Amino acid sequence: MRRGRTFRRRRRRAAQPKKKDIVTRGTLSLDKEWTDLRIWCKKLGMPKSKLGLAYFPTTFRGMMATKNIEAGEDLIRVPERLLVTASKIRHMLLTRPSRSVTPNCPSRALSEHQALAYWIYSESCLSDRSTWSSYMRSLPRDFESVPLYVLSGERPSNKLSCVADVPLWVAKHLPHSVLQRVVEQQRNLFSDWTQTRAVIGNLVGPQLTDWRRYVWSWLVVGTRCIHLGSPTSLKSSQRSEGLLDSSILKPISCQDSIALAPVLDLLNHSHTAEVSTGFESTTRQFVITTHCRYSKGQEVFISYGPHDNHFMLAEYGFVSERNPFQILELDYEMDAWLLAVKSNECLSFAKAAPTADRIDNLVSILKRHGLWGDFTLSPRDSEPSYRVLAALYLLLPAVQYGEISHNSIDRWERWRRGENLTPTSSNNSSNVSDIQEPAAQQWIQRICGRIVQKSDIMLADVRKRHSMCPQDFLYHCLGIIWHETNQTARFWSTTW
Ligand SMILES: C[S@@+](CC[C@H](N)C(=O)[O-])C[C@H]1O[C@@H](n2cnc3c(N)ncnc32)[C@H](O)[C@@H]1O
Repeated sequence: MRRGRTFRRRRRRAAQPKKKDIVTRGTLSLDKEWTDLRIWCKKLGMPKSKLGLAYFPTTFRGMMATKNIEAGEDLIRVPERLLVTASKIRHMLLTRPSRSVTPNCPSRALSEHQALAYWIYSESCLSDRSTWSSYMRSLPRDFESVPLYVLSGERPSNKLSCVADVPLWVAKHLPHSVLQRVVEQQRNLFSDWTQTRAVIGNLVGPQLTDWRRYVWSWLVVGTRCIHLGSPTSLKSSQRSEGLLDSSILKPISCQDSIALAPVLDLLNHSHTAEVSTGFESTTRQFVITTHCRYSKGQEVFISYGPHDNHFMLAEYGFVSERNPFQILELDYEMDAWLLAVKSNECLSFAKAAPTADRIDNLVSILKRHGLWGDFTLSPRDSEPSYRVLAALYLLLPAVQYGEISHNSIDRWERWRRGENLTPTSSNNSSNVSDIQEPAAQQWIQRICGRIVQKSDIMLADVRKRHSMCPQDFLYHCLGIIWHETNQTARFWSTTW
């Protein structure tokens, strides 16, 4: 049934998170590690702020306002000398003596992520002898809620390790898009390990020998780095939706695009946070200014960017409840459907199955127009995304009638160009959307019905596991993800 505009507007509004939902209060930390870090940062020129380390019921360790903070105030200022960048590390490595007379891999061959991960690795090997030990002690001890950390195995490998009970269970209960991302992360992790070993092997100093320590170091960089952008002054910088992945910081060297920033990296994410960021060339400090007001005792947030929960879980090991960027991804379902169509498993739906070549031709048309993949349904929209419609309007006629007529491709091209055909025209000039909308609706409802069934099973499994290990944050996150998937799929299996 198609609902009216008022219904759709109300539903969209109801899905928007309310700012007061995000307010949390916590307990200020009296940890010696935090006191040491503050004293060390102050010695290196970090100005006093109104932030204190604290523990919160839902976001755990984060930063609390120790006094009221007004909109427009600076949250934190990090001096240049406290920002760790690849160019600083490469410079430091250049001063290290080489083991061989003719080093074949210069340190500048290291990517930024590789250089920073190696720096974290070697500083952690030095333990208390590190001049950065106050910072090193502020880093998380593990990343138990980051799927890659659980699945990366005990030995170097470019494949995930799913043999033990917990990794096997986690791999089976991750949504496809998260698992795919983790597979790619593992490949990058292994290639960074291999390349860094080749470069560092030539130099005197700590060598990469401990895979688990490297996985940890690599994730420190992945979860805590800020992205640097083109030089901006604070005055001209724009409000930033995202900190950890938006263009915000004047590069220390123009080759740098990311940096580690002590204390700043203790700020948690909220999608309601509004900040401006930039490098003040006069003071040589990186500054974050808030545009929200915080009262004393409240958790202070920044935004890591407009990400959905699948991305958040894979990259950062947490999810946001009531995430406004939440979507239902159908890429896996689209692939599985086409595979079934190509192997004649969909004959009940099709009058005559199209050949695999014909389907591949249509997929290549979509690819040519940049419309292949990223097929999403949003719980806030009243229509499927344009990419879902584009794929279905092109593919469904071929699957229904077993062949590709020039008319249907022509109609699709005209729809894609936004040409509206009059309903009174002859059959050949009807809009593809008028003809294909019922079939597209049927397809979406059928696929979403299957996702509902699958997510019901996943949710029951995850809840059972979480009840046995209530401290395990990964199970909590998986519960939220499968619940959201279930709700969105349930909605689309009956609406539109
Ligand atoms: C840059 S650090 C922020 C400080 C971090 N909480 C700490 O204790 O070091 C990013 C990490 O913080 C955690 N985090 C950030 N925002 C969060 C949130 N809203 N809820 C739960 N965990 C969050 C995630 O583990 C993420 O990988």
